[in-house]
Amino acid sequence: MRAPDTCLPLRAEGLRYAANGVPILDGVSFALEAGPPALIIGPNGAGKSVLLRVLHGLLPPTGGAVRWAGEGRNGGRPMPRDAMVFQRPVMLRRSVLANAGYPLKLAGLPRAERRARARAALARVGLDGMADRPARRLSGGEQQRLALARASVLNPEALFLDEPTASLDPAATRAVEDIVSDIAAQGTKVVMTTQDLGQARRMAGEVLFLHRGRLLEHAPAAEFFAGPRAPEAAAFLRGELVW
Ligand SMILES: Nc1ncnc2c1ncn2[C@@H]1O[C@H](COP(=O)(O)OP(=O)(O)OP(=O)(O)O)[C@@H](O)[C@H]1O
Repeated sequence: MRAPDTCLPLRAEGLRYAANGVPILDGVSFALEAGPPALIIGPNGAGKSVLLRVLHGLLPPTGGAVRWAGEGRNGGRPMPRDAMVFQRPVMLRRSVLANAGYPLKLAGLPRAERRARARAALARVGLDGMADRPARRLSGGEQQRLALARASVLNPEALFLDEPTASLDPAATRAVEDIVSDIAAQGTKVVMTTQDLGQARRMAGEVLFLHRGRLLEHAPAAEFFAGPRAPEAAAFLRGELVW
């Protein structure tokens, strides 16, 4: 269960991002409440990755704002707030266990507690038997599971996932989907991009459809897939919209 001082809803207020004068996000506004995963879909180049990076704070918006509920309370934000996992996970040149426990080290937790929590996180993603292996030797699917263990080890309020299964085979993809669903069921708000519409149907509680840097639709998943309102979204679902 979440503490009552949750950081959600997360609000995007008129977000703009431009690179060299070219608009990539063009006035994106929404609010994300606690609940099942939010899937961000749309054609290549729509701005999905840039949106996640702006939400996570990796890119400063050139206009608008990202607002978390309760910001400023008690002189700061509740911790931990959010974490992000990328399409290609970045592994530290250390053991699997050390990678899983790294955020706990940064947070200053004592060593014994770090080990126990990191081991529990590895067990949740089925990597407890590989704790002592060098992380960089793991397969792509195993590395992505480790990245999810590391990103969720501090039980963040929100977890941003940028096409986390893009380079994985079907079995590894399903394993990652199960882990992500489990993380969501524990109360973390998952916000995820994908090019895989089957995956979006399997996982989404709500859908955000992005097209040329604009949010054309934000709807409950069942409603969206039954019949999106935006013509561009309907064309995208039919496989007709490439840009
Ligand atoms: N730092 C940057 N500087 C300039 N252009 C950028 C930068 N980052 C992204 N872009 C451009 O912004 C557009 C949106 O990119 P983004 O990666 O967010 O798209 P996407 O929706 O995630 O696409 P895909 O589905 O192909 O991953 C693209 O045209 C990309 O080339």
